[in-house]
Amino acid sequence: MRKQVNRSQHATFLYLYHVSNPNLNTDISRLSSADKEYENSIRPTDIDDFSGQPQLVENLVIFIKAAKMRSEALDHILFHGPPGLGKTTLSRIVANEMGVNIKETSGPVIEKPGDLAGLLTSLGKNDVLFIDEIHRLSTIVEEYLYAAMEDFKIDIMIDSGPNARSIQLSLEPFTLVGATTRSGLLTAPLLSRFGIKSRLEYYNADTLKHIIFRSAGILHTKIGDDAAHEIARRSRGTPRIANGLLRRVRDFAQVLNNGAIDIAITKHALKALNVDEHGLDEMDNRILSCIIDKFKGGPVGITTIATAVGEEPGTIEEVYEPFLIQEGFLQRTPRGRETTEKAYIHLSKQPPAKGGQAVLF
Ligand SMILES: Nc1ncnc2c1ncn2[C@@H]1O[C@H](COP(=O)(O)OP(=O)(O)OP(=O)(O)O)[C@@H](O)[C@H]1O
Ligand SMILES: [Mg+2]
Repeated sequence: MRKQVNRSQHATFLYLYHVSNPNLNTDISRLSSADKEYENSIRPTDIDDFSGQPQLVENLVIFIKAAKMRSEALDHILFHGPPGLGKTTLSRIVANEMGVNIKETSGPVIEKPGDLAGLLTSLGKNDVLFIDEIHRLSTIVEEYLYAAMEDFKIDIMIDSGPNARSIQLSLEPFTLVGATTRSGLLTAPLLSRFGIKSRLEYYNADTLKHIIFRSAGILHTKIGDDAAHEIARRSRGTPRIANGLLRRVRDFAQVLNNGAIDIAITKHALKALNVDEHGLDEMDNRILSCIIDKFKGGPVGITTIATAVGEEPGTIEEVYEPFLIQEGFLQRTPRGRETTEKAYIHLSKQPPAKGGQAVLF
């Protein structure tokens, strides 16, 4: 940014710089309550406002229309995919488009079958029960859910001691919407009870740009086309990160540029926030550096990588790896994971020559 800044602007800049977390991308996926409030304020509520995921949306529209025409509950749905891609958003949109109420809970919160029974019996006809992090349901609660999903019936225990007996209770037809970043952890019986299973994919830069423009409109902020593109391409294919970066760049623009988000202030802010050129987050870069530095670029098994970076193998496989593969930094081979030349260049490291010798630039 070539613009001159005065002393007080500089002080505010330093403040913004220090309160901003250097690992912004990683932190955006762990939300504070202020972040949640911000997310909710810009979260689309109608299917028409939801950008991207064309095939998934097209199918959902059909299923919703069909269920409404028959006045039936929509089939149970599982949304799975990496964090921040729109699973919660879509769950609420489904209830909204169906014109029914939604009750929201999450896997670890439902401790015992009684908690689940309480939720299920409070649902009205065709309502949605949204269970976030559904892979974290306890086995006993999960098994209890089967009959509810299949026959809209549950067994409840009444009385205790020698008089204890179980009675069967009929439920109103409902739709269970489950969301998970770790579909690999779901058991086969639970998976088979979802009639609709949809995987959310990373967004391309054009779609993210569209989302950024929409969010900027809600925030009454002006943003240039090239600025929106710059944020979009550095957002790891993720709307949550795009919206989070927009919010931080807006702070810089407000203090240093009279509120206008142009390309210069955007580049300046992203640099100050340590946002990676390709939008990779701290863990992405750690995985790549680890494979290059400790395993000569691979091939190396997922469990070995996971131990080396201190993360679960399943999380690496389902949350981090898909983006790195999609963007061409990593490849899967029958013998394990290998970094590509693009990864070496990105990390300013020397790629090995085809014969095993280092290439001289
Ligand atoms: N397709 C989209 N169009 C517009 N905004 C979106 C879209 N998808 C997600 N967002 C925005 O991104 C933010 C994160 O979305 P959401 O909370 O639905 O993600 P998630 O998949 O549920 O994440 P997590 O796995 O962490 O629960 C929300 O503020 C939402 O407004
Ligand atoms: Mg969510």
